[in-house]
Amino acid sequence: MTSELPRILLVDSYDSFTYKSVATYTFQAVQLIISNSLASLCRKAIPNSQVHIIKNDDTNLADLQSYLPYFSAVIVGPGPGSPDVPEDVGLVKDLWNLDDPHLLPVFGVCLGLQSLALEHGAALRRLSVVKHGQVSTVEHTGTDIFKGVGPVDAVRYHSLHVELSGAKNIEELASTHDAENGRVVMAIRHSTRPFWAVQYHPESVLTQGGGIEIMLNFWRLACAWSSSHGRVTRPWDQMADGVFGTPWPYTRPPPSTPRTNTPLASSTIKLSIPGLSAPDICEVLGVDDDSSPFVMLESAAQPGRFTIIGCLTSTSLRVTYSIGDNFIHLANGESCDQIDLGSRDVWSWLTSFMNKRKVIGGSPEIPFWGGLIGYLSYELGVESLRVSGEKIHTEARHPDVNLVFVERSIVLDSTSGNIYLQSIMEDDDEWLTEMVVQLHSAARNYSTYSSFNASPSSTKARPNTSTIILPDRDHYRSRIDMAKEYLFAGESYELCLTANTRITLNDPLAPKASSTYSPSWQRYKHLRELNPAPHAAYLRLHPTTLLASSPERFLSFSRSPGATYQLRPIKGTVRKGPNITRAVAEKALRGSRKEVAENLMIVDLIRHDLHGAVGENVEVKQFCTVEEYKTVWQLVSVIEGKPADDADQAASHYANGALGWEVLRRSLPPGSMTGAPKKRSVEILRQLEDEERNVYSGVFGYWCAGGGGDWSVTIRSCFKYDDRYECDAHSWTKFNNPDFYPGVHEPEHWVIGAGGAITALSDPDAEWDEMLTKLQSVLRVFGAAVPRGH
Ligand SMILES: C=C(O[C@@H]1C=C(C(=O)O)C=C[C@H]1O)C(=O)O
Ligand SMILES: NC(=O)CC[C@H](N)C(=O)O
Repeated sequence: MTSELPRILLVDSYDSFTYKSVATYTFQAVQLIISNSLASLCRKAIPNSQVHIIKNDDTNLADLQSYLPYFSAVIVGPGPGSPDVPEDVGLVKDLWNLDDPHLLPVFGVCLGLQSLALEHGAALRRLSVVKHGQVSTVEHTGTDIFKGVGPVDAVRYHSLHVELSGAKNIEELASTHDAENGRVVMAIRHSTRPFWAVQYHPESVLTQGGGIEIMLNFWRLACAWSSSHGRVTRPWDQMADGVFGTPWPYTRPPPSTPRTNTPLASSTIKLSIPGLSAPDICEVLGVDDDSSPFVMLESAAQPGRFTIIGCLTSTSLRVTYSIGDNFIHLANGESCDQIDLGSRDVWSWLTSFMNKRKVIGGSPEIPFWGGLIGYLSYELGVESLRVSGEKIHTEARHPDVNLVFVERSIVLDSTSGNIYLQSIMEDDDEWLTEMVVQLHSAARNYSTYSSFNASPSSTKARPNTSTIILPDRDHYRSRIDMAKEYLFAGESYELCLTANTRITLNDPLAPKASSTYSPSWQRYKHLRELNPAPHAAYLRLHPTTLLASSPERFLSFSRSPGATYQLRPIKGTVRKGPNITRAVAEKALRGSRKEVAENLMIVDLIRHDLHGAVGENVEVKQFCTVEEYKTVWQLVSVIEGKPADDADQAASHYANGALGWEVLRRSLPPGSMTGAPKKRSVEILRQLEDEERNVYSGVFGYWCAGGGGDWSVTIRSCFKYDDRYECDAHSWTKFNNPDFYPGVHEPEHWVIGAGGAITALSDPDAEWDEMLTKLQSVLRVFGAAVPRGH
């Protein structure tokens, strides 16, 4: 090899795509998720390595061969499916048959090992008991890629394995032994060609001893082979650069047009008014007027801390977008404009929208100064994965993006008890002063009369006035069985299966929605009492109303410079009950191989996602901790990433949180709601689930115009669509029209989604029960309970 920097080609078997010729296709910036942690491991082991990632079907070998001379070695990543299915392995299969002039060192992982072995005559078998996210002790020869390596405990993600008895030129380097499967091959090498491979996942967070050590040895052996065979890497040139572009990690360029307008200044007043709750404040602000939009993100339980209430005005801008449209709606209380997206997507449109609205000077103690609040649907995330199979329906869709730009807000800090009134509108002191008076006066009133916002009994449906359509038990169980078939076949490691419950409320005697009474607000107050949650929300963004009591943060990002990106996936749920103490829950969750494996798989998936979005600095800060919620115990992990310094600086200078927005775009839909690997799992789930998920399984939260953001997973929530609100071209007048409420009774149609992660170890009855437990936490707000054993 020459003094050129080591160039590694990482072939990702994440999924299949139609073939694109190298001649016409550049590989840069494609949606690659699964290989990012492997790329990171590679960069840690091989100093200064330049890792270029392609997918296994981005090209064919004939084309790729002309580029192989630029690379020092190839790494072949893991993937769903089977090595004997051409679409699953793509060009990987051909790498093992390179002719001598093109030969170069190759390192295979999992599917990569299986493909190498199969190509040389090994037999492919299914494991008797599949191993997904499970740690096994690996016994090795201590030679070759294991030279100098001590004990190895490695994470396995496989349903298939190879038997080497009929294989030619393949030597076994390591194996494991488990009670269910007996001896299973864990590492191999080719006896004459420079090919090595491991069956386990060296990049998993729980793999010990067999990660970086193996990669280092591979690199040492690769260099030795190249020099003994006189192989010299071709110097990188413009042509290669044109095809492969920037190596991983892809740095995010700052927006091409730096912000030119003056930042908005935040004015803040800090108050301490004991006894005034978040719902009290909402009522002072007019939440009872059902025809007006209203937003509150509430920390209604630990570990949540801040509650953010939007004080919307008739000029507050609403942004809505539905998949399939090439426009967004931008509306306020007076008008509604349809804005053509042109060549942009909704994500980049919102980036420029926020780029013009940078806010400075807010209180550093609080995370929100003003900005976008609302939700993003599950399908919006799915769309950016470009999954194959049935298309997302685009006709008459409800909004997939539904946000409001909040200029006046109230933030409550539950730790200090402080209340922050703030505005980013120009010369808004009058409003601030007026609000101070109103809040003080409300506090006096509420302490004189007992708080008037206790939830009224009117949220309970009277007998025979509600219809609840629960998922069908047998159908759900049959879907669990089908999901397990996919897992046994190696198509996925974990699938988060969900189903919708529909509630229709049709009580002509119930109080009607009006400008002084909001049934959905009353229902929300009931929900926050029944299921107080750290990520609660009341979002009345017509046509959608969302009531959330989620325990799960998806992504929060702090302001640049020094921004961190934190994800907090939950996997592992135990229903609370009189005998379920913390010790019992710890045993059932942390002590359970099944629950820890479920959580680990999502942690590994999120590490991939975050590596893909922020680059190298990704750390698991907390692994599998048991947290207590109102109705359940949950197993929670925390993963944090930091952007590279230059990207962080650029983010703080130009784009007020655009980097966080980019991380969000690249990590949706939430891995805890899909399973792993993400893309194939989403495709399978679309086969298994009968309906779209819509708001459920997406995220809700905020993007602060001062730079931070916090988005929660939309679970333990219910939503409804109100078709009366439409953004007819250029008119949004219905919002403002006091006569609009005809005062007639209209039925309400609510949806609650619930589900859980299915793994090969899942018991269908227990999974059904777990789904009901989650459903129950919200269904009770309708005065309904699911009978056990339903
Ligand atoms: C699918 C849901 O929850 C998800 C699944 C969990 C699990 O399988 O343990 C836990 C939290 C969520 O990520 C839901 O609440 O509907
Ligand atoms: N992690 C992997 O690459 C899995 C390979 C294959 N799909 C299996 O399940 O065995």
